[in-house]
Amino acid sequence: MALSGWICVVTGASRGIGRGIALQLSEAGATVYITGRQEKTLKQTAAEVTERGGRCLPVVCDSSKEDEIKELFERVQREQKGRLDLLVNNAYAGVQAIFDNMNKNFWEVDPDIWDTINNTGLRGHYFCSVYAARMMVAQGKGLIVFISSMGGLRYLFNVSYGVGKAACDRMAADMAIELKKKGVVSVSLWPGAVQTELIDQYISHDEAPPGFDPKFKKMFNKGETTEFSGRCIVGLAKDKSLMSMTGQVLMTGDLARHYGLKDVDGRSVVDYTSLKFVISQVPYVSWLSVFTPSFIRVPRSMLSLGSGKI
Ligand SMILES: NC(=O)c1ccc[n+]([C@@H]2O[C@H](COP(=O)([O-])OP(=O)(O)OC[C@H]3O[C@@H](n4cnc5c(N)ncnc54)[C@H](O)[C@@H]3O)[C@@H](O)[C@H]2O)c1
Repeated sequence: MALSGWICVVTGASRGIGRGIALQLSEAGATVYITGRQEKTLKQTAAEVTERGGRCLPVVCDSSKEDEIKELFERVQREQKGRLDLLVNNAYAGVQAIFDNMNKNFWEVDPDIWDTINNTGLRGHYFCSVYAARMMVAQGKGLIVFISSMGGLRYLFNVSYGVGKAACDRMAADMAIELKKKGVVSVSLWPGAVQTELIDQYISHDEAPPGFDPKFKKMFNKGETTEFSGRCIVGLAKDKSLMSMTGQVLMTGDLARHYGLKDVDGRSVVDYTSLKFVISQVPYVSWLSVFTPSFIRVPRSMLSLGSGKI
């Protein structure tokens, strides 16, 4: 019960990674406010938490509506007497649109895909962070986690997706500069490929749906469970040297190694920075990965260079 007494907010927790995070935080003893647009599905997550002996408060809150976000944090302020230890910015409305428009150029897609992807998954995170930071700064401590992805580093799926993820990483970094002096930590977390309910619908097809690259299918088949990011966040929350990580992008694979974590089904998660993995992705030389030891990793500085931004 490492997080006993902790008050947390996880946005977008009726399914997917948000649901998994809520399950892990509550299993660690935290009281978790979970948000989403539909009461019915939120209550399903809450029932699962209760079944496992945890405490979870479902709140209908659409992350694209600023008045609903404000009300959420007013409620936490009122009910918890100003205490808030952790915010996980996870809500995301873009997965379906991403898969429906796979392999299309940005000019071939209705431009409002930008809003579908980034109103909830970027703008909403900013609004939540403002209200959460007000409570955390007042208490002189707290942790804000942005669920982002390696699509923030270089092109993946589409333009709106990548720009949104790069902006999440930058938001965590820039907020960290202002929050550090107030004792509050802000980080970006990159899960690996995760077998969510939505993605399962795609990879369970015998034949990949139109535009769905079979290499993604392979990657998701070996993916993390929806609860693994939650395990990593519990590890972070307990870490006495957490402040030294503020502003950084953290990968679940790195945290698994650092905290000695396995996934909830007992598997080791894929380490996307291991040379073995990198070589396995390169056409014609992928066979060499069999002979590459898994402990050799690509240095972080090389990952930044790989972004091709400068
Ligand atoms: N699935 C993966 O493999 C993977 C890998 C790396 C990063 N991520 C990131 O993790 C995050 C969550 O992705 P996911 O795969 O779990 O997505 P998902 O679609 O399965 O779940 C998204 C959650 O957000 C909620 N939501 C959607 N619109 C909302 C709104 N307007 N207000 C409040 N809640 C809303 C949904 O109800 C759901 O609970 C995203 O930022 C995604 O990019 C996913």
